[in-house]
Amino acid sequence: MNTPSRGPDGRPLKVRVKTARGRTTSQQKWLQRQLNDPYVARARREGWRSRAAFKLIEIEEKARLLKKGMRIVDLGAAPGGWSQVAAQKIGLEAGHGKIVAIDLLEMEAIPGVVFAQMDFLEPDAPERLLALMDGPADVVMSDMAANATGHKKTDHLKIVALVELAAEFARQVLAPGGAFLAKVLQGGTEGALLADLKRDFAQVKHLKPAASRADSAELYVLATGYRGRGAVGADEGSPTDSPAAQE
Ligand SMILES: C[S@@+](CC[C@H](N)C(=O)[O-])C[C@H]1O[C@@H](n2cnc3c(N)ncnc32)[C@H](O)[C@@H]1O
Repeated sequence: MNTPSRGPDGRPLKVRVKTARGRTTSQQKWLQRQLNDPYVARARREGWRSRAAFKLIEIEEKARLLKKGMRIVDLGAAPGGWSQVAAQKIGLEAGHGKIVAIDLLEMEAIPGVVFAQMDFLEPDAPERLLALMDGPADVVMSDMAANATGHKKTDHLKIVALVELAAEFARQVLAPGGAFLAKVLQGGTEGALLADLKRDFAQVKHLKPAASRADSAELYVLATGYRGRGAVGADEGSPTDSPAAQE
């Protein structure tokens, strides 16, 4: 959509979308938010596929996670903002590192990124992903979000289920020293999941990047320094070969 984002005086335009009766539906509210969102405009200007790219950029500014040559799994990758950011950081176009990305939806190709359209909740998804990785990963990142039902408790449970599965997958594929980054909802990494992450990783913290809307319960959990419990591929290459292990 080609909507001017600034008025003649150069100030950002506020766009209001209303029904004929003057009411605003939730779809219209979403559209209104998109049109007024500076990150959406900036993503379009700078060539990022999604405003989500800025969340990873901001997390990266704080955490310095991604390094040249790393091997990365991107879960819930479409339309591809995070993969674009990661590809730049690890030097993928110059032949360094590896990114395997999956999503329920199709994703337009990103040079060098191995993409598979699949449901992470399918029983064979972790196995298929492990085959695509063909060796241990340095970072498993998940921006997966199940479609919101509007029912707070249900949405919360759905996202917790996705994070728990993603964390379990991370334990299988990460090289010692590796990191796990995942979207959760406020209060979403309590109890067993948080305890498990603390046991298996040297450091666990929560981050709320500025690009994550202040009115959303979205939050990211970042677990670094994987201790290597049951990591696959530990004998497929020395852990010290991995950029994550060279911190
Ligand atoms: C917020 S978007 C990801 C945005 C992406 N990180 C980017 O930078 O462009 C969340 C994605 O998770 C995907 N997703 C949700 N549940 C999934 C599942 N079970 N398996 C695979 N992908 C899933 C959705 O299809 C959606 O594309």
